[in-house]
Amino acid sequence: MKFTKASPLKGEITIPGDKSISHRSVMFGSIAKGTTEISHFLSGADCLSTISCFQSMGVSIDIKGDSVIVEGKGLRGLKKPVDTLDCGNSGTTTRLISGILAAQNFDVTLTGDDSIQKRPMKRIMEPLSLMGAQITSIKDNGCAPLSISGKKLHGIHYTSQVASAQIKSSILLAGLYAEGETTVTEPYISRNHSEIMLKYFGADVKTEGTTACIAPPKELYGNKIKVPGDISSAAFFIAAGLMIPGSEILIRNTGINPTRDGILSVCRDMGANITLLNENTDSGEPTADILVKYSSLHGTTIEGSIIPRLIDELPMIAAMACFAEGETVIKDAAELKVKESNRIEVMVQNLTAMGADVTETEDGMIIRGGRPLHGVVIDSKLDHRIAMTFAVTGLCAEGETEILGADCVNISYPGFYKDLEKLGH
Ligand SMILES: O=C(O)C1=C[C@@H](OP(=O)(O)O)[C@@H](O)[C@H](O)C1
Ligand SMILES: C=C(OP(=O)(O)O)C(=O)O
Repeated sequence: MKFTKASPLKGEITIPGDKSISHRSVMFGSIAKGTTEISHFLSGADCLSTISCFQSMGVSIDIKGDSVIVEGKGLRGLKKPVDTLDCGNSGTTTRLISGILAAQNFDVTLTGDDSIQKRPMKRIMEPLSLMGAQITSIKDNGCAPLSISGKKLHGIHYTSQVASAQIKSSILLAGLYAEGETTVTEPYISRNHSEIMLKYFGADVKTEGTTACIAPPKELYGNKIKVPGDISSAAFFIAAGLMIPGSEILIRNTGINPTRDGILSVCRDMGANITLLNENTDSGEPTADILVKYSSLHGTTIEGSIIPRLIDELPMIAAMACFAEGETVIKDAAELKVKESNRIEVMVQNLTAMGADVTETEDGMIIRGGRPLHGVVIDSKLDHRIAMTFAVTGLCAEGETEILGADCVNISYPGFYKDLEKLGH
């Protein structure tokens, strides 16, 4: 896929459903009693991996376009799958499902693609084991494939070293089945979609500061879920609108949960003209239309508690910082190294190849903006966020930018290139 300098992007766009909320709607719907009707579901490859895992455990899940109907089996109704569960490219599927599987009355093996088999799983194996789970890394390298034998669990109070919604959710899901209360404290608050949806499905979840606590319910009860647009996908259009002179884009019905809206704060800190319209709430999740107008940007520092609120947007923010005046510093973002690719290394290498002034640091990068960028061939490393980041960056660079492995956008945003084209590129 090739990109050249774009004329202004103008118009309206509706972003596909939030990936985190789509995963959870299927998982929680599967272990709830009754029917869960999901609208604006994200039919990206990651969420389809979650669907296929639960279908393999006997759950009837019907997909019609972006509407999904899950016939829940109740907390104790999953069946032992015949084969190994395949989590594909999805860290969220692997880590969250492990919390549920740890408490079932069967054994199971789960794995995923080459990237998933390199991502750290000790971070969930350790707390789940403390709860009484039997979970091992088959190659003894702390990664998938994982073997899980369902056990009787007991609640713990776990203090996580990392602010990660996947760790927190995995433990809270195991906590649904554990004897006594389960509490997770993290250094900074991470996305709280599990807490919101579990409560919406009838669970007793309490949160205070960076601590979430769950007491085991008798059952969860299925409900209607309207999935908001994914702010992590909207990020590419927010950035494109700010970076391409003359652009004006209205991004409809996007999730703006305060644990996810770090990109809006950072853009505003950089001088962006962004307005929120039609603020609303869908299934307990705040939403808004986001109006973005081209703006002249300046550098900023991104560190500490805001990092988990924009973790998946950092590649796009780093590229955007190349078009801002002055220095942008990204710190406390070592988690980027253990995503689908090492996103610090990949961003620094590719931005440097395009002519940017970027320095890699241990837990982030320093970007000195203002240099013109030129197109190069970008290896996406099959990382969807990297492919989309450089598609947008290519629209602002001199010459041609070619993305290798461009189809990997299907993981989180199957219609991405078409949507970009619709706005005038
Ligand atoms: O819980 C979730 O849905 C997610 C949490 C984040 O991962 P970590 O919890 O590993 O930070 C994020 O990067 C991922 O895209 C989705
Ligand atoms: C890191 C991501 O997802 P996951 O951890 O679910 O693979 C992502 O979507 O950027």
